[in-house]
Amino acid sequence: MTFMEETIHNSLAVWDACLQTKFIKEMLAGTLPMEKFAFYLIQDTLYLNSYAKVLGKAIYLAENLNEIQLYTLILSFVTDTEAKVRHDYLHQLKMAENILETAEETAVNKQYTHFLLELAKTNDSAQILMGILPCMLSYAYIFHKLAADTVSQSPYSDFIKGYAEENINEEFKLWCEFADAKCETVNALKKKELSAIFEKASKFELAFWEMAYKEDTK
Ligand SMILES: Cc1ncc(CO)c(N)n1
Repeated sequence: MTFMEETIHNSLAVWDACLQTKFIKEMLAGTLPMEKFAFYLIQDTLYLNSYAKVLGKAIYLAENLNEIQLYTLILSFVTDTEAKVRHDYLHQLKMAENILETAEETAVNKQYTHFLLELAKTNDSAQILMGILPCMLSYAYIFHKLAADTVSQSPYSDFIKGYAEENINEEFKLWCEFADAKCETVNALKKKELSAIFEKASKFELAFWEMAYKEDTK
């Protein structure tokens, strides 16, 4: 197994647990209460703010334009697609325009963003990459599975389909190859450390779905 195959293998149980959360199950069935979805959209927009900044540090540390282009692809997806989708939903739900300015991160959200922002203080691009990847790879994994089962009359079907692009498998592969190239040459101890960062971020993903359902601010 390559480094990334092994790393993903170690987090797969956590990603599968995300699929079993009430939030995701009810989102798929279309029965998720709209207030919970709005709560998620607000928290996630706050999260994406920090995530984008961490991508900024990854770009700063990039070794060449090819790497910069890869990170820019995620960054523009975050700012132009994800943030816009969230903003449009909140507008449709008639949430006040200033809700995002006044909302605060929940404790779980803060722990996750703090973890990422602290990682971004290092100058170790492999560590930062391992913190960044579970966000996008777990969403690709989860939403690809959901898209196959979503019912078109669900109010969440467009949201789900937005994450399940046709070329998702190729992008997934591309990122794994990139991460393998970056991490394959380091020693076993360092690999363990990098894998642990990936697993920790995956666990934060699970905690985020659970927090969103409970609307848990603590
Ligand atoms: C918490 C979280 N993880 C991953 C993604 C995917 O970008 C997201 N929007 N939010």
